[in-house]
Amino acid sequence: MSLPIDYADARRARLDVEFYFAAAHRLPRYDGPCFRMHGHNYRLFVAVEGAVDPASGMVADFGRIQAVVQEQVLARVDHRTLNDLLENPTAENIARWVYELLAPHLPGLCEVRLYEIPGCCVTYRGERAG
Ligand SMILES: Nc1nc2c(c(=O)[nH]1)N=C([C@H](O)[C@H](O)COP(=O)(O)OP(=O)(O)OP(=O)(O)O)CN2
Ligand SMILES: [Zn+2]
Repeated sequence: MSLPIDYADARRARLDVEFYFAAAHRLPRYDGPCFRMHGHNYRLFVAVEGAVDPASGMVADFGRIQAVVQEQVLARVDHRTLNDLLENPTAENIARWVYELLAPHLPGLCEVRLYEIPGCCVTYRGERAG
């Protein structure tokens, strides 16, 4: 027997959409090998949160999120040199830059998570320090 759910009693949910891009960078203020030009296969998660619309059953269309990230971010970074876009392209600074590019186009954007190497990621939520 199926459990009756009143979908008009809307709930919040969070969508996480995964992307990959390859890019080169160097860290101009780093005392170590990352000072030199090198590359990464970056793994990017974009999170959107909001109310589940009772009519569509969705917070947002996954396809719309994919299209916006492709247009606003991947088209700018994939197989590019990140130093042409950012003066100091650390994972932290790239994540913030991605968030700010997406925010005007993705209502409910709440988090950007960027893996630079397997096992090491930065999570950015637009919060101020201090
Ligand atoms: N907090 C941060 N730490 C580091 C960042 C960063 O953006 N934020 N970036 C780097 C470098 O970009 C570096 O390329 C990271 O790689 P590394 O630690 O050297 O790991 P690799 O897998 O590339 O190294 P191997 O030498 O192949 O093991 C460093 N830290
Ligand atoms: Zn690096």
